Amino acid sequence: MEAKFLQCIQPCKWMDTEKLMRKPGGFTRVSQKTMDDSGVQMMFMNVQSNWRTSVHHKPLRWQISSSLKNSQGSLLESGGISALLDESFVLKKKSAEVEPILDGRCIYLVGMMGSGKTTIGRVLSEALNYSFSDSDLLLEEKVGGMSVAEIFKQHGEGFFRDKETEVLKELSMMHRRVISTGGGVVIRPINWKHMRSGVSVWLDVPVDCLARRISAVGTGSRPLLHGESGDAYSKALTRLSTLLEERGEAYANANARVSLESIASKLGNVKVDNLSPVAIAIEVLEQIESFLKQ
Ligand SMILES: Nc1ncnc2c1ncn2[C@@H]1O[C@H](COP(=O)(O)OP(=O)(O)O)[C@@H](O)[C@H]1O
Ligand SMILES: O=C(O)C1=C[C@@H](OP(=O)(O)O)[C@@H](O)[C@H](O)C1
Repeated sequence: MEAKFLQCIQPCKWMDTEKLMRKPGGFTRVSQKTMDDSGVQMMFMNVQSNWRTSVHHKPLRWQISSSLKNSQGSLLESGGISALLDESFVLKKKSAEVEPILDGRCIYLVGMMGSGKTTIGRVLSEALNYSFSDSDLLLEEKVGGMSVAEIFKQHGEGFFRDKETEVLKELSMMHRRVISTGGGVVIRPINWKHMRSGVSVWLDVPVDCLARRISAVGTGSRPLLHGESGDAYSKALTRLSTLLEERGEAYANANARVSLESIASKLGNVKVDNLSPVAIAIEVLEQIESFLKQ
C-alpha cells in the first residue's frame, strides 16, 4: 500500500496571542494528515516554532512526502517528527490514565518566574481536555486591564498580592482547569488553602536555566526583576537567586514536585534546557498520579 502524507502548520487552539506577545516564544500546532485505503487520519501535536524539537534534538521537518509500507508505525519513521509523535502519544496515554483519578480537580502549577507554568499548563490542559487559566491574566482583567507591571508601579506589591488571593479564591470553586499561578503565590498561607481544593505541582527548574529563559524574552512583564545592573542574564540570575532564597521552602508545600534535573537524568543526561514541554508535562502527570495513589 502506498500513501502520501503531508504536514501542515495550523494555529494551535491553546495559543494565547496576548500572552505570547508579552512573553515571546510562540507555539505552533503541527497536524499530520495521513491518507490510505482506510480513509483519512489526523494526528496533532504542539511544538514551539523555534523549538529544537524534543529531547532527541533531531531537526523538525515541516514537509514530508513519502512512500509508505502498510503499518502505521512506518508513517512515523521520519526522524525528529517520530520522536515528537512518540512523546505526544505517551502524553495522551498518560492523560487518559490520570484524568479519571483526578476526578475533575484543578491542577495548580507553581514555580518561579519562567519555570514554564504557562507553557506546560497549556500542553496539559489540552491533553486532559481541561480549560486553562492564567492567574496573572485573570488578575489583570480584575484591575480593568492594567498589566502586572503597571499594577506594581501604581498600586504596589501589597495590592497585587491581595488581588492575587482573590483570584485564587475564585478559581478554587472551579473544576477541570489547569491553572498557571504567578510565581509569588506560594508566600501567602491563605493561597495554599485555596490551592488545596485541587492538586498543586511545583515546577522545579534550576535558577541558571530560569535566567537564560527570562533573559531571552526580557523582563518587561516581570516587575520584580527590574532594577539590577549588568547584562540581561546576570541581572535575571541575581534577582531570581535572591527571590528563591527569600521564598525558601515555600514551593515545597506543593503536593507534587517536578524536577527538571531529575527528568534530564532519567532521559540519559539530556540538558535541562533541551527538555520539551511535552516531556515535562508527562512527568507532571506521573507525579500527580503517584500523589493521588498514595
Ligand atoms: N521546556 C522549556 N524549554 C525551553 N524554554 C521554555 C520551556 N518552557 C518554557 N519555556 C520558555 O520560557 C519562558 C517562560 O515560560 P513561561 O511558561 O511563560 O513561564 P511562567 O509561566 O512559569 O513564568 C517562555 O519564553 C517559554 O517559551
Ligand atoms: O514571582 C513573582 O512574585 C511574580 C511572578 C509573575 O508571574 P510568572 O511566574 O508567571 O512570571 C507575576 O505574578 C508577578 O510579576 C510576580
